[in-house]
Amino acid sequence: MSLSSFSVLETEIFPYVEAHQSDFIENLKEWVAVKSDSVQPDLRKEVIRMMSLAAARLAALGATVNSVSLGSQQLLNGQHLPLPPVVLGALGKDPQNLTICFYGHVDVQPAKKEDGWKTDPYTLTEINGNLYGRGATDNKGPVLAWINAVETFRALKIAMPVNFKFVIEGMEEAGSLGLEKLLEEEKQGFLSDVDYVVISDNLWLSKKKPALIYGTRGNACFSVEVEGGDKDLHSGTFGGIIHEPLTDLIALLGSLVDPTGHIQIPGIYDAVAALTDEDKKLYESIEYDIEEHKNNSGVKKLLYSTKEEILQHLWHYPSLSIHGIEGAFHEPGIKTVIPAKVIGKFSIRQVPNMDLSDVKQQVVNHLENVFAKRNSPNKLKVSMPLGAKPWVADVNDPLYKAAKRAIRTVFGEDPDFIRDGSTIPIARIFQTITQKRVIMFPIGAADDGEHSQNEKISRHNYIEGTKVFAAFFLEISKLRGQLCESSNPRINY
Ligand SMILES: C[C@H](N)C(=O)N[C@@H](Cc1c[nH]cn1)C(=O)O
Ligand SMILES: [Zn+2]
Ligand SMILES: [Zn+2]
Repeated sequence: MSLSSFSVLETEIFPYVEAHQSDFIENLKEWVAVKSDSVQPDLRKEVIRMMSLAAARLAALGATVNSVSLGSQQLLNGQHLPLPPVVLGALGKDPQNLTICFYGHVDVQPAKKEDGWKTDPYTLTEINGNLYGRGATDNKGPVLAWINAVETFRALKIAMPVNFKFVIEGMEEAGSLGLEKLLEEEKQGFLSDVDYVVISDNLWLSKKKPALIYGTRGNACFSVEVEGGDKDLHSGTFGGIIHEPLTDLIALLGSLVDPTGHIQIPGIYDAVAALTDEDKKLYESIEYDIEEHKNNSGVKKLLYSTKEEILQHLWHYPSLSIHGIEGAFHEPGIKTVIPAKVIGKFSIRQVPNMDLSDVKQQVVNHLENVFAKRNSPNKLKVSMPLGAKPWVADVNDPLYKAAKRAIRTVFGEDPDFIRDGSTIPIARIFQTITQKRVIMFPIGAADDGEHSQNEKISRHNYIEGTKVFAAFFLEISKLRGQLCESSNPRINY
């Protein structure tokens, strides 16, 4: 960091951020209060309201804002639901500056107090330096940290070191429906002058040590429907004389993974790239505390016992998770019914070289084979409502080096360079459409509990995260002149 950017940070920017902590936390409180759950159809209005708040916040920064309608989505039951608009914002047009496009999402995973939250999930609550609330870390906190950093430059009347573009969506947790098409349409328009894309999502690998993410897995999400008759039945009257749909479904779901976590679908590992010596070295060099990770998960035992095996199975290999069954009785108490139709949901995280259409075929073949052996007269339907490819970036790019310097300035240490087992469907799509570098710059810590009960971001990470983004803007401004066509990314897996 040059002396002048260091001094503006130390003398003006960091003190401003420190002094405005309470305002920044109030902003997060206002956003967390919106139940912008994109998964449950009856909360779609709240997601749409959240998009208006995000648009208003960008407008207050002085950005030109356009809320682009994406039409509607059709649910499996045929119902049509409006999609929330995507908010496109632009701030600054200085031809001397580089233009960074920041992507974030303001939708959240479902949350109910009864799921085991200690506090109301939609009331941001500070306990011992942690800010608890749904979306605090995934992804409202990081989106606001970026906005706070821009606001700091504005408030201090410091010339913006870069031009900003914003792409804020409300359907990430449901697979970023409609966004790819919009980005494709905006390639020659809104996105045409973008130099870099920054995503701040996911978490560090540790509670204390910052990280930069250069790859995520993709995801193939499946629905398996088993349908018997046209109505639910009394299990005393019909139990024992019919093929029950839920019994079929459980057998199908039970055939997917063995107790060691190995996926049982023939061919599923065929395309997975072999582990290189470079990969192995990388895994060895990463600081990773297995006990800490195990404690964060709340489970007693992991499937693997070494750091290398764990990281390989999170980043390098596919995994299969079963998420739920629609139509099955799940409430407390006893209901002696045989459900007529049940739908199982599972997903397979995708790694480089896997092909989504091959995966779909392998899954369909496997489930049809298992089902055929049951001689059931029920109807089986398998579909893949979402397929997202994995993303990998080049850590040697100057963009990663700039982020590393910003982290050193704020946190006083170098980041881990890590991959992440989860999926941001749009990361790879941004890279493919814009042909520009994409970086994932998380500010949440490993114990933030994304998607879990008691999700939080610490006050420290939220505020230092705001500072690190401000430092990053200044670092990016120094990359002017380092961009050339030949350094464009290529994706060939
Ligand atoms: C990483 C991000 N916060 C996230 O949680 N993304 C979801 C996206 C997804 C994938 N399949 C369906 N939705 C995730 O990784 O589960
Ligand atoms: Zn997220
Ligand atoms: Zn998420």
